[in-house]
Amino acid sequence: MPPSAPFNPPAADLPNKPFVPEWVPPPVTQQKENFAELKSIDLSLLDSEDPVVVEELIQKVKVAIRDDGFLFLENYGISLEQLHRQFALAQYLYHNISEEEKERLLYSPETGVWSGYKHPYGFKRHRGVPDGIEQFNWYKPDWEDRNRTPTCLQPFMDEIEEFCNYLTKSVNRRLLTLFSRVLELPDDYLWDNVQSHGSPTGEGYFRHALFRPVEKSTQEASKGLRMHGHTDFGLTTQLFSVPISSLQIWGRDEQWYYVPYKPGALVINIGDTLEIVSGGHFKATRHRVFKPPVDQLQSERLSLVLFNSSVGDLPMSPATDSPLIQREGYIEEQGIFKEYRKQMSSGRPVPTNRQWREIQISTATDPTDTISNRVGAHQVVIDGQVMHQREYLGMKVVLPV
Ligand SMILES: O=C(O)CCC(=O)C(=O)O
Ligand SMILES: [Fe+2]
Repeated sequence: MPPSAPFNPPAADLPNKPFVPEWVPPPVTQQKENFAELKSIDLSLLDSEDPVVVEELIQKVKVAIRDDGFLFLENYGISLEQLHRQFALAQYLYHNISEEEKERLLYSPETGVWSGYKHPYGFKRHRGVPDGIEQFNWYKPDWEDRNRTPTCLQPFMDEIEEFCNYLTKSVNRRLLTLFSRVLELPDDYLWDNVQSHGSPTGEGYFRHALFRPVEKSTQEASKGLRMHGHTDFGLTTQLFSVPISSLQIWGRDEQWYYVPYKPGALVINIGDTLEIVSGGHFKATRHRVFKPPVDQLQSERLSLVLFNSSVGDLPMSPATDSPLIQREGYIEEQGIFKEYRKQMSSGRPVPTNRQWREIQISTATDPTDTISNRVGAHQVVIDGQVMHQREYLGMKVVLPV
């Protein structure tokens, strides 16, 4: 395989582009917290001429997705400086978007997509309890029609679009090559058959998120949660490691761990679709967003995320051609794959990838929702532990709070 070309973005200093102040990473926490020890994958090794190096890489990926369902990716082709420019653009958005545009571009999650602007008052179109989270999400129609993106970002959409193209068409494609090889399938199996195409983010979406500090009343109502424990519903999620510690993952020892800051690294989440495609060999990453350590409580947290979605019309199903699955069978000890199997054996229809993502977006609840977040409503006690339990299209999703 030829070495992959590094990211080569459009120029930032064109005459039509206003000055964008630099993004300065805030200081990391000095608190002693539980941090996850995650395996880091050097993606450039995939281009190695030495088959032994490549084989070791595949084995490392195999272990990481089995043990943590989560990995750091380094040397994937985007420099720290190029990445900081993208954070600067996100920062610029939240400093310059007007109130009129927040209203005009307001999202409608009840339609099953997050497209547009999310106000900092919960995950519904109408304003609820303040949650301090603002987002802007680009889906296919938002890439195609500049009127659907904030005016202040329009001069920079060439850079943002190329960044997303690189993340999906280069980084995610190489990542899916690694995953295809773990499944012992042809290199482009997941890219050709499962990944959606047709815009910089396919049927998925790119997000600029800003988490602002919250009032005491919000923190009390949500018990410090900023986003519920969840798994992403798609194929893979590409997040960037950020200095404000808030993202947590659920360890095999059933405890939450903060994801440490590794400058420039990409954090990869495995989504529900990929758990099902892999017959349960890959575990969807259980994660949440929690309040940061005390010395970062008053800091703003920017997060850039690209959600890769699978082809919407396909029913969720395992890649039965995989020699790994044929040899070792399914792994259904827990999680969405187990639910999928139950759904199949009961004869009920399994959701398509699109139905699966849209039902979760349209019915999302807030961590501040003290009516839903109670045992007897959306919570259950299992083996003495409070879990969040929802049912979507007949499939039960049980996750740590
Ligand atoms: O901002 C983050 O670090 C994670 C956000 C997240 O998990 C999500 O939006 O699905
Ligand atoms: Fe997530």
